[in-house]
Amino acid sequence: MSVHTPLPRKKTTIASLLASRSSGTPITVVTAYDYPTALTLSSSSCPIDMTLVGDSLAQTALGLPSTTSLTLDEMIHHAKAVARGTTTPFLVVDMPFGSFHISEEQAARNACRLVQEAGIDAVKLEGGREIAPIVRKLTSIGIPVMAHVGLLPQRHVAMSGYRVQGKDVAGAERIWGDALALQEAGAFSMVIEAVPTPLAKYMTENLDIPTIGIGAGPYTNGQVLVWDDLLTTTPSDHKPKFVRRFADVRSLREKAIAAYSTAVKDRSFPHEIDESYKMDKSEWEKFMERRRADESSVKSD
Ligand SMILES: Nc1nc(=O)c2c([nH]1)NC[C@@H]1CN(c3ccc(C(=O)N[C@@H](CCC(=O)O)C(=O)O)cc3)CN21
Ligand SMILES: CC(C)C(=O)C(=O)O
Repeated sequence: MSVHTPLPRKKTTIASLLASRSSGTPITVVTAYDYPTALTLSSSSCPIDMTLVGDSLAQTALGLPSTTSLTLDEMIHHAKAVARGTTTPFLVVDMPFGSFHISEEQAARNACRLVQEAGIDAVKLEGGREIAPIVRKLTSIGIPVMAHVGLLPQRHVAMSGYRVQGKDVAGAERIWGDALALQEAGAFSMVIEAVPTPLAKYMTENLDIPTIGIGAGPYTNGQVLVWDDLLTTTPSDHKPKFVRRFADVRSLREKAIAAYSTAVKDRSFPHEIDESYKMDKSEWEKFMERRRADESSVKSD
C-alpha cells in the first residue's frame, strides 16, 4: 500500500476504546447535530473516535436557553441525521432531561426508541449514584451507557449556574462516589465535566473504564469538545475556560455572506458565461418568431 493511501479505519467499539485506554492513546470525541458534521467527523484525516449528539444541541443548533427544554423527539430528529453521516466513530446520544428519570421502564422505552429509530450505538446519561439503577437497567438490556459526572448542565438551576464541581473535599468525595457507583452499574465510559485536574486524574487512574474529559485537564483517557466551540461558529461573549478555538469559522462565514451580497448588488454575480446557461441561437430565434406570431394574432382578435 502506498504511503498516500490512508489505512482503512475500523469502526470504534467498546473493546477498541478499552484498548486505547490501556495503550494510553487519547480518545477523541466531538459533538455533531447534523449530517454534514457527522460526515466531517467520519472522514477526518486524523481520527475522531466517537461522535456525540450532545443535548448542547438545544443551545448550539436550536437557539434554546438551556438543555432542559430539549425533547426526546427533537433529539431523535437530529440523531437520525447524524447517524446517516456516521461511519467509523462510535455514535453516542444524550438522553434529554426528563426522558429517563421517571422510572427504569421510561428510560428503557426511550433508550430503545433512540436505538431503533435513530440507529445509535450508545446513550449518555447525566447524573450521579441516584441514576445507577437506570444505568444498570439499560446496560442489562444491551444498550451501552456513557455516564456523565461533575458539572451537569441539565441541573444548572439546582447547581446555581455552570460552575466547576468537586473543588472541596465533600464535593470531590461525592463525585468520586458517584463515579464508582456508575461504573459498578455498568457504564462503559464516563464524561467528566468541569472538575479540577487532580480529581479527574485520580478518577482516571482508579476507574477501569475510559474517562472523557471536558474542562477536566489533560490526564483523562480522552477529550470531548462541542463542535461550535472548537470551530467558533456562533457569536458569543462568553468562552468557558476549557474551550480552545481551533478555527474561526464564524468570521469566514461572515466574509462569505458579505461578499455574496456585494456581488449580487453590483451585478458581478452570476457571470453571464461561466455561471449561466446557453441556448442555441436558432432555437432562440424560433422562440422569438413564435412569440411575435402570438402577439399579432392577439392583436387581430
Ligand atoms: N456551546 C456549548 N458548549 C458546551 O460545552 C456546553 C453547551 N454549549 N451547552 C451545554 C453545556 C453547558 N456547558 C457549560 C457552560 C458554561 C460553562 C462555564 O461558563 N463555566 C465557567 C466555570 C466558572 C467557575 O465555576 O469557575 C467558566 O468560565 O469556565 C461550563 C460548561 C457545557 N455544555
Ligand atoms: C459537553 C458535552 C459533553 C455534552 O454533554 C453536550 O454536548 O451536551
